[in-house]
Amino acid sequence: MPALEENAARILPAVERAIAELRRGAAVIIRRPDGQAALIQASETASTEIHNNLKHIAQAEPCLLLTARRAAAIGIKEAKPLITTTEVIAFALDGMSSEAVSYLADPVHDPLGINLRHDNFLTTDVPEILARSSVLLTKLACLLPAALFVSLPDGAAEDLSKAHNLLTVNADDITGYRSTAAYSLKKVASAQIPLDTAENTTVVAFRPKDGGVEHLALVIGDPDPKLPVLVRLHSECFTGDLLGSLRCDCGDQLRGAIKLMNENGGGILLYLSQEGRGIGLVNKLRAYELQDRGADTSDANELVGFDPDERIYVPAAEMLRQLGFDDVRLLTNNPEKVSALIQCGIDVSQTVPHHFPSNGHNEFYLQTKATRFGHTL
Ligand SMILES: Nc1nc2c(ncn2[C@@H]2O[C@H](COP(=O)(O)OP(=O)(O)OP(=O)(O)O)[C@@H](O)[C@H]2O)c(=O)[nH]1
Ligand SMILES: [Zn+2]
Repeated sequence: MPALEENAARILPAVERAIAELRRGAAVIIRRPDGQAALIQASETASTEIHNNLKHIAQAEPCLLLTARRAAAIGIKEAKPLITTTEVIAFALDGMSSEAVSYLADPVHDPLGINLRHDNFLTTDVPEILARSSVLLTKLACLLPAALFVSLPDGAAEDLSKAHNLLTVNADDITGYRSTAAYSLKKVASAQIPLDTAENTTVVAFRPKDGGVEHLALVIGDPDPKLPVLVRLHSECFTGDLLGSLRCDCGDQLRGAIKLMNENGGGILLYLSQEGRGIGLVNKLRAYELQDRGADTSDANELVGFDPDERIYVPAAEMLRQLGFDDVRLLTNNPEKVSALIQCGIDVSQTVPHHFPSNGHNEFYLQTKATRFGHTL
């Protein structure tokens, strides 16, 4: 079996099982090849009972891992973090109630009432890679990016796993999950779907062989692979694409791209499973709540604890290659998409702007994309 397939066969199921465990509120063991290990739980699904259970299993008080963005959002950026990474900060819980702990991670509640002292910062070591991969796993699970975390003594992981039937996952597998999933995408189904604005459309579904999220390619007309093809990378937006939400411009951009491709010799629209710029629908709804309180779309992501944009375009490049297209005219206002595709080895011979007039609700959102994300106007 080639190395990539062998890796994918190990990494994808292992990480997906861990994602499912976190989503159902279970604890998971994360380990490194050098034997370092920790017991973690997603803070979003942790109740008092679960928190106590974690303490009982590990025989130690867990700490809370937050992204540095979330820590800054709750006003603790001036304190010196123990972990010297810009991404994840660990806090001792100091006997805090689990309700208070969950408020620290949850942007919709006001954490200001919680007395967070500077000595809440940990004074013992938290292995950095374990901490980072713990938070990454909560992100992959589309939960709030925060975890309860307790380091395990050398050699304890295996016994604990057996005694409490806990899943163990490698930290490096979590780190490699997204690119492994992208490189192992395969065409799994294809069907003609006549659309009202493009009758000659084929929808091709891609999925990693060993599990993982599906992405779609809409092949509109019969584009010639020998010529630069008109391509749109469209990230999923349930609210805009399906419900016709006026908060964003996604619905217009989706339907507009299909129509344009149909009228201009065909094209390929990749419908990418990265809802909410990669934070998931539930977290996007949380970000909307913060936007209703005054934050812009970039700051709102950070208040939830994410980067303003968490998307990757490796799956898009892989799908284009498999469809036989490596030279594109990219329909976008977003320079990040252009550079990301080029980095993945796709030629972008032209950038075609894709603007729609504001609809009376999305003016500030469109402005923010220009001022904060560098979108062309
Ligand atoms: N987190 C978050 N995501 C949003 C918000 N509004 C829209 N989105 C998501 O943003 C993504 C839409 O981005 P795209 O239209 O693909 O790309 P873009 O970055 O706007 O660039 P263009 O190619 O110029 O359209 C979708 O995944 C939407 O769900 C928001 O306020 N918060
Ligand atoms: Zn949208």
